[in-house]
Amino acid sequence: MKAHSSRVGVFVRIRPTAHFSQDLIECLPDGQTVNIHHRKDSRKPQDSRKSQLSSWSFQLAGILQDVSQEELYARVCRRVVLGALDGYNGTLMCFGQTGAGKTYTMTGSTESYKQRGIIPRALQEVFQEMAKRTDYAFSVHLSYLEIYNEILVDLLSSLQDLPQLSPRGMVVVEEPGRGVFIRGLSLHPVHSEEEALNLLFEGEMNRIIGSHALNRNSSRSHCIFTVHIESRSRTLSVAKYVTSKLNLVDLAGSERLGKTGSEGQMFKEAMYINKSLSFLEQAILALADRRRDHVPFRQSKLTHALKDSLGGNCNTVLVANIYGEAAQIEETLSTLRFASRMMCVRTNPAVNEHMDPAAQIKKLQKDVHMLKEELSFYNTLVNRPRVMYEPLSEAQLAEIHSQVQRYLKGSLEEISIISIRQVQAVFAQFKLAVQEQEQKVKAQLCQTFNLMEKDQSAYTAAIKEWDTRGSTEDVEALRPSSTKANTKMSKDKQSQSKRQGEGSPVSKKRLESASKSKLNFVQMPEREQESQEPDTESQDTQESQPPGNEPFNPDSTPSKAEAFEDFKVGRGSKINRILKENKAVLLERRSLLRQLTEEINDVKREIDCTTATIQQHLTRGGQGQYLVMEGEPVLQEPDGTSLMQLRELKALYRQRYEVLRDVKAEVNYCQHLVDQCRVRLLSEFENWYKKSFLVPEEELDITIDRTLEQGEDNQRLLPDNSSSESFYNARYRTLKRRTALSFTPVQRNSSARSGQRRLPPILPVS
Ligand SMILES: Nc1ncnc2c1ncn2[C@@H]1O[C@H](COP(=O)(O)OP(=O)(O)OP(=O)(O)O)[C@@H](O)[C@H]1O
Repeated sequence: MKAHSSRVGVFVRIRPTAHFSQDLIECLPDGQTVNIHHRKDSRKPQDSRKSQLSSWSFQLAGILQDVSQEELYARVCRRVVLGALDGYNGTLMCFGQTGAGKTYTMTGSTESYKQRGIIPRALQEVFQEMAKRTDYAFSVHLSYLEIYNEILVDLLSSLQDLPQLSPRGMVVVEEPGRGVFIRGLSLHPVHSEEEALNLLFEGEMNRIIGSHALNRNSSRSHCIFTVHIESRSRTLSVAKYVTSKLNLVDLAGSERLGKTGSEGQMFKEAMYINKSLSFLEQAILALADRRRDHVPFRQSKLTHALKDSLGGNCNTVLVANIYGEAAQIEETLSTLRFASRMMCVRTNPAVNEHMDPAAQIKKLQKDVHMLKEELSFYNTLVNRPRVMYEPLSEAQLAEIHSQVQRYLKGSLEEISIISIRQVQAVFAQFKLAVQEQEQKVKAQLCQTFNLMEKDQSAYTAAIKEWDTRGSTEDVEALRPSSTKANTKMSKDKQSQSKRQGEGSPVSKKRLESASKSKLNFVQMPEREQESQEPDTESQDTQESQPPGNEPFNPDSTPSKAEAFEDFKVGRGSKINRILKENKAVLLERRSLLRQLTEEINDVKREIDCTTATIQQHLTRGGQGQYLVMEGEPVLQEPDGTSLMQLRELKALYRQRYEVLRDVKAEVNYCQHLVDQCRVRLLSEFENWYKKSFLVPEEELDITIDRTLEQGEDNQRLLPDNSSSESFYNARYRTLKRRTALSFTPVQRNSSARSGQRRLPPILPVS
């Protein structure tokens, strides 16, 4: 319940006297202010210089002068007592000088009903009010604690049948949810005002007897009479209930040691009282100061026992009892100072609400039962009698399992759903089935690929491919070409021709897919064009190649040359075919280039010849002269025929030269494509070989060189050193750059590597 902030209610009660000092104690008509006028050294009136009059004004909740016990209860206590019945903790406390009327106020006369004090009136009120509140069941327990010289005394222990605890056996403790309480202090259930009063008086009696027996003054102790109330609603079937504690505290007298002149036992008592009241005051000061986090409650038994009764969630009221006589003015002043400090303490009263777990369970069970009945009624109305709401039995779960299995196999068309529980169980069965299937496939894959823990990537790739295919039956088809290649290669040693014709199953697949795909004649296919980026290329390669890996075994590993041959007809057939096609085009272009070059050179020779003839004719200067050329007399025409011929020849030369230049550019480009295809073929072969046979690096270098030596057309594509990887990288980068430069002529000595005929040099035109 929401707490609301309030102040501690502080009232001053002036003990009736025939010698009330009106000069010193001035009660203002507002009923809340009392002014004290005090001559500091009033005991020495002869010293007029020292006897200065000082005044203090105290603003309190109420000044109670000449008020009856009844009025005091009504004005001060009723609200707190009724609050306790609503679940608020309450504390009513009397503080003041010895004999100022604390016990009179708190307990009153035990002989006169009219003079009875707060406690009997509170008990009466509690039981009367309980009788009125018929909707609630109350239970009331009482305890009566005395604190004497820091010793806890149970004033009602005599009523217990249990073995009496020693005073030192009681201890102030705090527990979460229960707050502060005295462990060992007896709690007595009471069902009527009378029973309660019996206990009060019993306690009073014990207090007096105890003080006699122990030779101590009964007024030299603090007493805390506590009414414990618990209230539960009779009408509302809720598990909530409220509890409260009503503490009625009669504090020991608060006079100064020096004033009483006490000695011995009395001195000791006074010392304890002063100490505990001083700690009480410190606690009050700390409570009043909102900036302070720590309140020193544990300094004394009194403050510790009153920890949750002074501030906190409690309705707290203090009655400060004072004398009205001038002789007690200093003690009165001291009491009022304490009272005004107490006025500063703020509290946040809140109902102590609890949940009864047993009642809560009962309530929930009842709710469930009712809801089931409601559902059953509803199902009857909508003609659904088979619905069940209980947890599924073993037999029912087995039936669901069977249904799901039949559904997955296809022998059951649908699973009829009749309850949420059943839906959950069906889903659980599906989940189980998927997990089982996964395990099965995993085991199958492990068996197929001989996977080891360290080779997670191969497994992931296998799973990926399996997912793509979506069927466990395809697992066999996923067998790596390496595995099959191994098998096949061993077979190939017996049947070479068969290998050439058929290839491995995977190779066949690849060939089929390659034949289906659109091939560009001279240009690299789109993928190859893009494959200038090595990553794209390798990704593509990985996607299309089988994922299986086998641990490297030199004995079972085919030679690089064998593997390369197999690769060209299988896995690398596509790129190999493109390479071949590009090479054919290159040869054709080279041939054309050669032809053109020869043509041009012929034209050049003709030009030279014609030029020479014209020059001779011009030198002799005659007309119709004959020149002997190649043994034949040739008439030299003096007209412009030779000049015309020369002009035509030169034009032809230029025209053929233009064509030749274009063809040469084409040859260069074709050469570039052929190189690219070669690098690609070898690069893919290396990847495939590495993945298929897990060849160690050093082994790979040797095998690569060997393979390349035995490569296609016995061409030496790579230099004879072992740094093939570096070479491939450099070559690849160069190709990229060359592609970017497009038709730019490249100076290369291709004949040294390709074995092609050297192109004839083109003769310059003068
Ligand atoms: N308001 C009052 N009306 C009538 N009598 C009173 C009143 N206040 C106190 N008395 C009387 O004064 C006497 C001392 O009062 P009381 O014992 O209550 O003082 P006290 O403060 O409890 O002292 P102590 O600290 O010694 O217990 C008692 O005889 C009591 O009847």
